[in-house]
Amino acid sequence: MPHYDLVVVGTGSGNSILDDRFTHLKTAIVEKGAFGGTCLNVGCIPTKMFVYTADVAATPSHSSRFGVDQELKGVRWPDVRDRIFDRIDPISVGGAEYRKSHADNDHVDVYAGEGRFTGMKELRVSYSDGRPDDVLTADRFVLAAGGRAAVPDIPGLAEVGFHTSESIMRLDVLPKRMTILGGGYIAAEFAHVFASFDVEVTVIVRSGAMLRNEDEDVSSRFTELAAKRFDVRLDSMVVNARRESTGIKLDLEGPAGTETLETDAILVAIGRLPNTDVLDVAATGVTTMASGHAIVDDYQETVVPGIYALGDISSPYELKHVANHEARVVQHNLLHPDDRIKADHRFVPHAVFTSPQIASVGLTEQDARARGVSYVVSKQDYAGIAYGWAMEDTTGFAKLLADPATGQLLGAHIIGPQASSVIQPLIQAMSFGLDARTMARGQYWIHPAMPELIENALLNLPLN
Ligand SMILES: Cc1cc2nc3c(=O)[nH]c(=O)nc-3n(C[C@H](O)[C@H](O)[C@H](O)COP(=O)(O)OP(=O)(O)OC[C@H]3O[C@@H](n4cnc5c(N)ncnc54)[C@H](O)[C@@H]3O)c2cc1C
Ligand SMILES: NC(=O)c1ccc[n+]([C@@H]2O[C@H](COP(=O)([O-])OP(=O)(O)OC[C@H]3O[C@@H](n4cnc5c(N)ncnc54)[C@H](O)[C@@H]3O)[C@@H](O)[C@H]2O)c1
Repeated sequence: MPHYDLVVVGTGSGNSILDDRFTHLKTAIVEKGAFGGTCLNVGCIPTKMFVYTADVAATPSHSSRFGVDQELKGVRWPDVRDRIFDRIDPISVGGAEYRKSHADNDHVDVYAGEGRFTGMKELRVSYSDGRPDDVLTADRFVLAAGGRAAVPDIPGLAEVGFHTSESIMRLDVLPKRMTILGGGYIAAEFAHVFASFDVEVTVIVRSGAMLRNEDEDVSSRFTELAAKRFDVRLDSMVVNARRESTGIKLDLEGPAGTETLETDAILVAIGRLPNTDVLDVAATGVTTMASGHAIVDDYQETVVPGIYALGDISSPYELKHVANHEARVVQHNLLHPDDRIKADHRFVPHAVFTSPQIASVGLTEQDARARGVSYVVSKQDYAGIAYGWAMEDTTGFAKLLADPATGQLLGAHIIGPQASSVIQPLIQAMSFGLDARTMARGQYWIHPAMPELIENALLNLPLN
């Protein structure tokens, strides 16, 4: 039974830990799937490459308001798909090769199999090709095994077949009609992608709004805009699926009672489950929350000394920049056990790369109300700034919440063009404690650039 100083399970953000400061440690890395994890292979990176392509494809649909008449002649799906994966797949293969064969990694053994704990700090690795299992023990473990798509228990769904974000980007042909179950990030991003490629998209949302975790004004604006592009069914659940000669029939229970929809492909996007169960972390004493996420302390250490966890397996945020931040914390704490650092989750931003883009950091207005936090609020429309005129934007806005006593920003929410970039100075201000007035008037804002949206939103805050 090989014994290691360190075993890392998962090659997403976990893989980034092993740099040249770890050569003194006999290390193993265990990966059951494609090297590089979710973000590189089936997550952030390919989806954003599809979203950018979708933005290009959607341009003719709104160019005429600039006096420019364009027509979308067609989308060559195999070329769209292959441009993206011909770029990404070699990165994953190269990453695996580097760990397996490069002299930098002489101290690292790669186990290309599925790990499962069988006892305290004992991990069994099994292989799909029937090779005998390996059993590894180690002084320290890093659990970086991420999560997987949740699948609802709908009668007939498995029989008719469905996609998750793992498979939908590698379709052989574009379907004519696609039904997406869920109204969150993945639904919002893929609905934009496939609708831009001329697929008829239906979105089935269990609650009364899409992206309902966003600030209420952003969620309702997005839901209103989404309903103009997709067939959005709110307060609805699919209760049965079956295949017939003309397509897949889905029985839907919603405000109009029970009705039947027909579709050609289903994308399930109802959230993700952390892989603590598959990894059986309980067998090594690691505890989990009700959501299944591994419980860690401020140092990213689980209740078992020497077992750290990071990213989607332990973080309810389930975002790549959070997984990367936590990987840097774990890396430091493994190297400096007597001088450990804490993870910083104070101001975790996110963006939804749909159309229009959405970005957010800090408290939503409904959060602030529910927590009894005192706040003032301001809004600035894109339509009220010069660059918004240039873009003919009529629906986007920035919304800010601030502490009336100190002027410190409590939350920022943007829906509109380039929201994911426009929000960055607000994240910086919140992270470094810059108050709204100083931020607005203590620097130049390039005229007439998009960040004037932020300058005006800051100035609109009713602060003394
Ligand atoms: C469609 C999609 C789009 C996304 N877009 C964004 C985005 O735009 N921005 C953003 O910030 N985040 C995005 N995310 C979230 C982001 O991808 C994740 O938060 C991030 O990849 C998590 O990294 P991780 O290292 O924790 O896990 P992962 O990257 O999932 O890595 C875990 C690895 O562990 C392996 N593994 C699992 N179980 C075992 C086992 N038992 N044994 C061995 N190996 C195992 C898996 O195969 C995987 O390679 C997206 C996610 C999805 C699904
Ligand atoms: N741009 C990004 O950063 C990005 C993009 C994609 C995914 N992600 C990450 O991946 C995670 C997963 O994305 P997602 O869209 O699957 O999850 P999500 O949590 O964003 O949305 C899930 C949706 O499914 C609904 N739902 C939950 N259970 C359901 C059920 N049983 N039946 C019907 N509907 C149900 C929820 O109400 C919600 O609308 C996200 O939470 C996010 O952290 C991030």
